[in-house]
Amino acid sequence: MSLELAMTPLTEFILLSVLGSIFTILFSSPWRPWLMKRFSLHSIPSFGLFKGFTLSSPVLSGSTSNHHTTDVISRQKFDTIHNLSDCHEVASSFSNLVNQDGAGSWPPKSNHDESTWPACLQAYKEIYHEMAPLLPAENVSLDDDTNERRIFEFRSLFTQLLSQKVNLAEVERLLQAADAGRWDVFPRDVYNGFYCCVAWCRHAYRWASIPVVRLAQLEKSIAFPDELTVPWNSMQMHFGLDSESGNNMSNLVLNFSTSGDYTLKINTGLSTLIQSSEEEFARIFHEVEVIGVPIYSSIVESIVAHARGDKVASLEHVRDIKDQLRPLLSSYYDRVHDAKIAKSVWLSRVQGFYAWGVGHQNSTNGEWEKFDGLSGNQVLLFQALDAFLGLEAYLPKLIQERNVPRLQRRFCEVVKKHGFRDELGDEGVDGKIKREFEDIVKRLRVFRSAHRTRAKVYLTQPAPERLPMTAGKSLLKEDMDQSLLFLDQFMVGRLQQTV
Ligand code: HEM
Repeated sequence: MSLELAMTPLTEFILLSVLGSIFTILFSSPWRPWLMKRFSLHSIPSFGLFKGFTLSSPVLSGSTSNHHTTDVISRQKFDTIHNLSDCHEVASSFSNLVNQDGAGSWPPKSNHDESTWPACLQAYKEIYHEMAPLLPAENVSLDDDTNERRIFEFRSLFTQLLSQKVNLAEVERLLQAADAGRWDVFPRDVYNGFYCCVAWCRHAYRWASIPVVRLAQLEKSIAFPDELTVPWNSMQMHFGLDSESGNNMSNLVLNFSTSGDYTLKINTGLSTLIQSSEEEFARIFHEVEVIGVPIYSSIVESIVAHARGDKVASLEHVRDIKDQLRPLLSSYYDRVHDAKIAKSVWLSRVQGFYAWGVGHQNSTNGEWEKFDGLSGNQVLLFQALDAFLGLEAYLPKLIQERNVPRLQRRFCEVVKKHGFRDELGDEGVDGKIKREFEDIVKRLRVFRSAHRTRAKVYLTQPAPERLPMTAGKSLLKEDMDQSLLFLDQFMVGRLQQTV
């Protein structure tokens, strides 16, 4: 019989009391800092004793619905960083990111409960509910005329609903209030939820049919209804971005409610296999940011400790980053395989929605600007780690400015500026820190080579309805073999730079 079953209420009460006393004594002893650190990194075996209590351990797999468990650890980390804000710009930069874009939390709080939204924004959510079931096609057609009709009908209905239901003047007033810092009338968590909702609407309008079809891929530009352009431009300006397309933040990270639920969907009404593949994929991007909090915090703390000349503390923090990298990368390793994200559905049913591939003529220089969609290369965690290791950014500046929010870019710049890896000697504590850095590099290299192999498997699945395309690099070469060679250059190149 398991320990959990054998536990009577009385023994449970006694054990909890004894454990509670031990914890209280230990936590009020000089061991407190050590304990806080240990228990924030490893889950405590509960034997069913802590049902209903909050443990401060990161979510390692499964759903982030038990994300409340991370709140305690995150709160402690945010407080630590916030307290360091006055003494180091790397701390103030992370604090700003959390307080502003994150609405006081990380991953950012995203309020998807439209009943709490200002009335004029609720119309967008209503439209989402009407349009979402019409987006996926159970049986995709290879016939251009059929697809053209389908796309036309979807966009016409979308446009009609937007003009009937949205009071754009009111929406604009609200956005202006936010620009003026009136977060009391437009709370930041609602702003984030709304940003995600508009991003979903734009991607749905752009493709009008999932699976994405050849005809839509060949479009060069699209005239979006004002109701989807005006708020988008305003919010993009707020986040310091200038792409027509959504990004990793708007479409993936913010697509999880404050209770960890995956919210706006691509494949409403289709099979469980399709829907769960879609959700598992999206969940990685949210979870990486959940588990990333202790890593960001250790990056900041190690830099601050180094600046103070406290090498031993710096070593501890760099070691923590290495240790935390394993559960974080598990979020990827445990999901990016056929059992969780079905190869047979990902390319056609999931990836296409996140692509973009249309643009406009730049009014200043007259050149044609085409925007790409989402890619894992926009994930903050990898950019921050690269910066900490002293590697050049993977994404060129122009692409960052399109897809990586300003405060995230700023954090990475400051991490790079104060990174100290190249100042380390070979001996003593310096040598130990150096070896921890090397271990971080090794783990990243393993991730990058695994990613190269796994990405290829997913990208080579048959999708006769479309041309070769990735979400992050838009239309590729004529055939898949050439396209893969092209993509492989990025992946191999990054692997070689990861030293
Ligand atoms: C099956 C799903 C995926 C496929 C097919 C895929 C494919 C690719 C491709 C082709 C590239 C290189 C081109 C580019 O920069 O866009 C890339 C880059 C990248 N991807 Fe993915 N990706 C997938 C999922 C993910 C996930 C879940 C993550 C992490 C959360 C991720 C993280 C990255 C990163 C960080 C880069 C930049 C290069 C690097 O740092 O090594 N990808 N991906």
